[in-house]
Amino acid sequence: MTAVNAPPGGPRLRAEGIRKTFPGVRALQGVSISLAPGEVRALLGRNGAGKSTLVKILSGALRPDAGRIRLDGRDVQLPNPAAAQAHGIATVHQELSIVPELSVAENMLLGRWRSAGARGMFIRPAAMRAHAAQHLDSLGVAIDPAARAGTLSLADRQAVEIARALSHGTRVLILDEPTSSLAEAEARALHALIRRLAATGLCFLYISHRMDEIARVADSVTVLRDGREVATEPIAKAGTERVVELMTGDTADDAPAGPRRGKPAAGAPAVLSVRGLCVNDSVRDVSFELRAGEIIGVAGLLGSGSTELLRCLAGQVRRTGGSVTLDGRAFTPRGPRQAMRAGVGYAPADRAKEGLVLGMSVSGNLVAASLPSLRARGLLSRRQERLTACASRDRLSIKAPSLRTAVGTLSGGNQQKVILGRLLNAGSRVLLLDEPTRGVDVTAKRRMYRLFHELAAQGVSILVVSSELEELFAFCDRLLVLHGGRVVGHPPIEETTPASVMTLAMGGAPR
Ligand SMILES: Nc1ncnc2c1ncn2[C@@H]1O[C@H](COP(=O)(O)OP(=O)(O)OP(=O)(O)O)[C@@H](O)[C@H]1O
Repeated sequence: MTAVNAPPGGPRLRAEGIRKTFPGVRALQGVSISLAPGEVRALLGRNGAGKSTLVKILSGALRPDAGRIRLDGRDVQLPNPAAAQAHGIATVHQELSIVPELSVAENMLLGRWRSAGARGMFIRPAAMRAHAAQHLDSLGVAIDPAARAGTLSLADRQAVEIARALSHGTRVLILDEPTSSLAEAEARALHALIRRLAATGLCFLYISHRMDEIARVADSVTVLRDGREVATEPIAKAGTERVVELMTGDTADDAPAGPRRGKPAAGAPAVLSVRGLCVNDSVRDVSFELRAGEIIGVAGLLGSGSTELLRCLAGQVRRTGGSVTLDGRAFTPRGPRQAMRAGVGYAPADRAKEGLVLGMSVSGNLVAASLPSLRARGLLSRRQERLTACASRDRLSIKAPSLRTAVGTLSGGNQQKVILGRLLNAGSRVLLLDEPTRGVDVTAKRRMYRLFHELAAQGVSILVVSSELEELFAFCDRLLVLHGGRVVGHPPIEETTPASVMTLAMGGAPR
C-alpha cells in the first residue's frame, strides 16, 4: 500500500500487518494503513469489514494479535485508551463520552486535571473555564464553557469532545460515523472544521457510510473487505460506483434501487389515519394518511418532531391530543409490543438501547417478536426458529459467524439489519422505521431500498424517518416535511426536489 500525499518526512501514523481474530471470525487479516500529516482519510467497507476493529486497535481499546503501530517513525505500544491518548491518538465515537451533568469546562478536563495546572484534584473554576474557552475559541465554535454539557446540541457536544482531544496534544483524530446523528447544516459545519484542522497538520481517519460527505471532506479513501485492505486511492478516483465495486468485489447485485414500479393507486385504502396529533410541544396538530403499500418519508431537521411522531404511533409516548385509527378502528397502543400485536412494527434509531437484546443470539432476536404467532400455529420448534432466522439472514445479507452468535458482537450495520428482520418476521403490516439505514453500508442500503419496494408491493405500508434526504428520494412515494413539530409540506416525491424540501424543513417558504 502506498501513502497518499506522504510528505518527505514520512507518515504520521503507520499500522502494519494488523491481525485480529474473534471466536469464529477473522476480523482483520493483516491490514496496513499510513496517514500523512494533514491528511483526511476515509475508511470504508461493508458492514463487518473490520473498520471498528481497526479503530479500536488504533485507539487502544483492543489489542491486536499481530502487527505494529508507528507514530512519526517510532514504534508505539497501545495497551489501553490512555496510552493511545498519551501518544496523541484520540477517537470520537458515535456514543460521545461527554458527561451531561458536568459543565463544558469540566468535561474538557475529564481525566486530565493535572495538565491544566491543577494541584491534586482541585482546580479553580475560573482557570478551568479559561482553559476551555481557549481551546473552544481556537476551533472557532461559540460554546459557553460554563454551560451544562447536557443542555448542548449533539453537534456542540461533539465539538467539545474534539476540543478536548486537541487540548491533549492530539496528532491523529479518529472519527467514527461522526455525522450519523447530525442535521445537514451541522454536518457541513463539522466538515469545514475538519478541513481547517487538517490544514494545521492534524490527520484524520474518518469512518462513514455516506458517500456524499466523503467526497466533500476526505483527501483519500481506504477500503477494507473481509478484514483486508483492498485499496487506498485519492478521493478524485474514488467515485461511489468504484468504491462499491471495491467494497463488494463485484457490481452485479448492487445497482441503485431505481424508480419504483407499481405505486399504490390513489384510491388505495388508508391503513393508518392520523388526525390533529399532538405530543406535548414536539408534535403539533399533525394529520396525514398512510395508505396500503405506501412509503412515506418523514423529513425534518433535528428537533422537528419526526422521532416523537414515530414513538407516539408505536405507543412509546402518549399523545396529548388528536386521534389515530388503524384500518378504521381507534388505535392507542400502550407500548411497542401492543402495537406489534396489532401489526405495527417499530424500529427505533437507537438500536443498542431500545432495539435489541444484545446478549441474545442473532436467531433469538430475529424471531423474538414472532414467537406468539409461531406458537399459535403450533410451529414453535428449534427447526422452525432456525429456518425463519436463516431466511432473514439471507434476505437481509446479515453477516454473522453463526446464528447462535450474540447479537451484541455483530458490527453496527448488521445489528440494524437484525432489527428490520425481526419486524418482518413478526408479520408487521405497517412499519415505523427511525433511521433504518444508520450505520448500514452503501451496498446493503441499496438492498434495503429494494426490499422496501418489495414489501410495499406486497401491501406493507412504511413510515420512515431519515436524516439523509437523498435516501428518502431514493425509495419513498411521498414526503411528510416537519418543522417545529408541524407538517409544512406533504408532497409526492416526483413533485418536489431535495432543495425545496430542505427549505421547507428549515422553516422557509416552498419553492
Ligand atoms: N467483540 C467481538 N466478538 C466477536 N466478534 C466480533 C467482535 N467485534 C467484532 N466482531 C466481528 O468482527 C467482524 C468485523 O466487525 P467490525 O465491527 O470491525 O466491522 P465494521 O466494518 O466496523 O462494520 P459496521 O460498518 O457494520 O460497523 C464482524 O464479523 C463482527 O461480527
